Order: sequence, then structure tokens, then C-alpha cells
Amino acid sequence: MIQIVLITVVLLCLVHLVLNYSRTARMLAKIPGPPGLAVIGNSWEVILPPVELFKYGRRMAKEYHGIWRLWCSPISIVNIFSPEDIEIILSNSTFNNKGVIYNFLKPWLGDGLLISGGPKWLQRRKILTPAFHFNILRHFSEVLEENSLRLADKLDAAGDVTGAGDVTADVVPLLSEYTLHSICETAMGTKLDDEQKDEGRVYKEAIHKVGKFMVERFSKVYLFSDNIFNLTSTGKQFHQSVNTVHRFTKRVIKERKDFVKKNGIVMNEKVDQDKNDEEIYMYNRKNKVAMLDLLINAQTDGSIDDKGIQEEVDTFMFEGHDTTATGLVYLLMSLACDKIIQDKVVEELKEIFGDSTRPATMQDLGKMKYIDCCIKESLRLYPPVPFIARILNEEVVLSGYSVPAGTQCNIHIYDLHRRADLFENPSKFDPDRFLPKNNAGRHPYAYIPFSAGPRNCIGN
Ligand code: HEM
Repeated sequence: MIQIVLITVVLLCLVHLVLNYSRTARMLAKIPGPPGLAVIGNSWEVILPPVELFKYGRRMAKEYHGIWRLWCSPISIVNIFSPEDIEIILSNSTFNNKGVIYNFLKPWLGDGLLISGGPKWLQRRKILTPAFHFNILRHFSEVLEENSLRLADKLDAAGDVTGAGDVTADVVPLLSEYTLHSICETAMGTKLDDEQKDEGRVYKEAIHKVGKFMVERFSKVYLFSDNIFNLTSTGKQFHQSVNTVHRFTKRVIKERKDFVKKNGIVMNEKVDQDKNDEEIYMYNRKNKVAMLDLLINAQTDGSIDDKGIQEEVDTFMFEGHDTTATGLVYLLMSLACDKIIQDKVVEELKEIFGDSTRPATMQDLGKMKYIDCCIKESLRLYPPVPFIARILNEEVVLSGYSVPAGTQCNIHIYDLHRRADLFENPSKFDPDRFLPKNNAGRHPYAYIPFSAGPRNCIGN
């Protein structure tokens, strides 16, 4: 017994020495941050319910200026929110590899574009980039218009429930249904029929649960280990929900593959003669080419297999519907809270459409300058992706501190966007700050709702 106690004490002393006196530890200790306990560092203080953990991060951002470190033994984390530091990380492909928390997404998204690194990421990004060419997106305006009209009807109906006067309606399910249907029809080329709509609902619920379990895992350091997490009831429920999600996306893939087999898709055919030569056309005369078709086409030359297609479809279905739904929810909330700004939006629409109920064209979108500012301002205050993370493959200097290789780097978009030195009166919803005259001189990495650099959002 005494032997076991002695060995434990010696081991703890060794761990303590490594954690506190190694070169890495000494470098980290110079970076400002909350003091930690011996051996476990700050682990104990970040085991918090998700909302409290969010508030903890905001408190730290107020206390420390642009950089603070955490030591969640054995993981060291540097948190940054100054544009200069963020530029150093995001503009350099040396720091392209995602942080350890993205591994939690692996059972669901595999090696999809969001998570993968190195040559696999580069190859997939090359395959998929043409799907987001402006000229391709143009062709989906009809689909988006149709879905938007359906959403407007549903919002109207939700507003009528209680008769006259003020009404309260939960717009979240309506908006996420809208974005899910839109991504299915545009990127996946699959229109959800009634039966699939029900499956779509189950899919969304499963995604919601996956998100909840992920946040729980993230807020409890002891769940970082796969072996421990998989043994817990949260881990088991997480895997069940992931299976539900995969069932739905498998069906979406099968449907499109059947369609392509039956109808064929002509890639790289130039049919839009009026556009300049550099633009890419992936159209045949009858069928729009969806992002999924690029993957199905890439499978014919062996650049991707079934597993790879599944990973990308899961990635795009999630990234494409959840972020946009969250963005729209906060935009509506911001507009609902400010009658003056709301009236300006209506005025702009009246100027463009008058009393007509005609569909909006791409030219109309270009005229919606004030609405564009409202969207940007909403993404500033409520970025749907509030932080992103990288693993630092090399030692790097941030805010004058040397940060050792192997450190996790959390980039807090939320705190960056709320810096008073970058955005005057930062908590105020003020779309005018994005008018061209007010934009001038802003640091290029001061506003990054879609991240920035070579690993920015492909869907921005
Ligand atoms: C308001 C809407 C959106 C926001 C705010 C947003 C934000 C972001 C951010 C911040 C990242 C960087 C993630 C990281 O570095 O870890 C990202 C990456 C990504 N986004 Fe989006 N996104 C949006 C819409 C979309 C849409 C519509 C799609 C697809 C249809 C999409 C697909 C992706 C993909 C695939 C990546 C990974 C890119 C890579 O690593 O190469 N996103 N997004």
C-alpha cells in the first residue's frame, strides 16, 4: 500500500515538474491567464454548464487584452481575439490544421472538408470550390425564391395564430426547415417530398442532439478522451444520433446517384454564351448540377470514394443549414428589436420593387445595400460560428508572447467583433458601420464571420 502511495506521489511530482518547469510550461506561464492549480491547471474551473462556460470566456476576454491562456492538463490553450494575431494564424497555411475539439465531430463528419487537413483537404477543396462559383449559385435563385415564398407563408400563418395584436412565434424551427430544404435542393439536388420532410425533421432533431452532446463534451475536460466519452450515456446517445443523421444523408446520396444514372449530368459544358470565358459552367440544358454531382463525377476518376462522398455530404448538409439558420434567426431578432432600422429595410425594398410582387433578381440583390449592412451587422454581433480552433504546428509569436508548438489556439470571433477599439459602441446593432464610408481603414481581420485566409468558409 505504502509503495503505491509513494509511486503515486513521485509520479505526481514528476508531472508537476514537467507541467511547470519544462520549456513549454515556462513559455506558457508568461502568457496572461487565470492562475491554475498544480497538475490539473485550470481544468477544474472550466467544468461548467455550457451557458456558464460561454460567460466564463467572455469574462476572460474582458479581463485580458487580446490574448489569454488556459492550461487544461494535458492540453494547453491560447485564446486570441486581436486582428493582428488572428491574421498571423489564419493567413498562414502552416496553421491550417484544426484544433483537438474538431475530433469530437469525427464520428459524424469523418474526414470532411471542415475537419480534414493536408493533401486530402486540398484535393477535396479543389473538387468542391467550383460549386460555389457565383455563376453557379445564380442558377439556384429560382429554387431559393420558391423556398422563400413558402417560408413567408409559414411566417404569416404563425403570426395569425392568435388573431389581432402582437404575436409571438418561434421562428427557429421554421428557419431551420427553410435552410435545410434549400441546401438539400441546391447542393444535393434533392427536393424533400412529404415522407422525406418527416425524415428531415428527424434529421434536424438528431443534429440538435449531436450539437448538445458536443457542447456537453466540450465543457467537461474529462470527456475529451474517446474511451471515457464512449462509455458514458451521453456518448452512447451521441452515437445513436449520429446514426440517425447518417441514415438521412445516405438516402440523399442514393437518390441523387439514381437520378444521375437515369438522366446523366454533363460537366463543364459551356451553355451561358453571354458570360465571360473564365467562368465555369457545369450545366446541361435540362438539369442544374448540384455540388453532390461534382463528388459523384469525381468518383468516376477515383479521386473520391463512397466514404468520402458521405463525409462531404454530412459536412455540407450541416454547415450549409445550421449556420445560415442561426444567422437568419439573429437577423430577424435584431430587426424585430429596432423599428427604425426595420422601416429603413422596408423603404429600400419599396424603392426596388414598388408595389410589385415579382420575384427578386440577382440585380435586385445588388441594390439591397442597406439590407446587406444589416446582415453584416447581425453576423458581427451574433456570429453563428463564435469561435474556431487551430493546433499550432510551430512555435509562433502572438501579442509579443512566444507560444509553443502543440498549443491549441482558439480564435474568438465573438470577442473580436465586440472590441470597442474596432467597433465603437460595440453592443449596439448599427448597420451603418458597414456603409462603405465607415468601412474604410478597418483591419482586414477585424471582421471575420466566415473566418479568413486559405481555410475560410467555402460557402461565404
Ligand atoms: C451564415 C452562414 C455561414 C457562416 C457564418 C459560416 C462560417 C464558417 C466559418 C467561421 C468557417 C471556418 C471554420 C473553421 O475554421 O474551423 C466555415 C467553414 C466552412 N463552411 Fe461555412 N459558414 C456559413 C455558411 C456555409 C454554407 C452555406 C456552407 C455550404 C453550403 C458552408 C460550408 C463550410 C465548409 C465546408 C467549411 C470548411 C471549409 C474548409 O475548412 O476548407 N458554410 N464556415
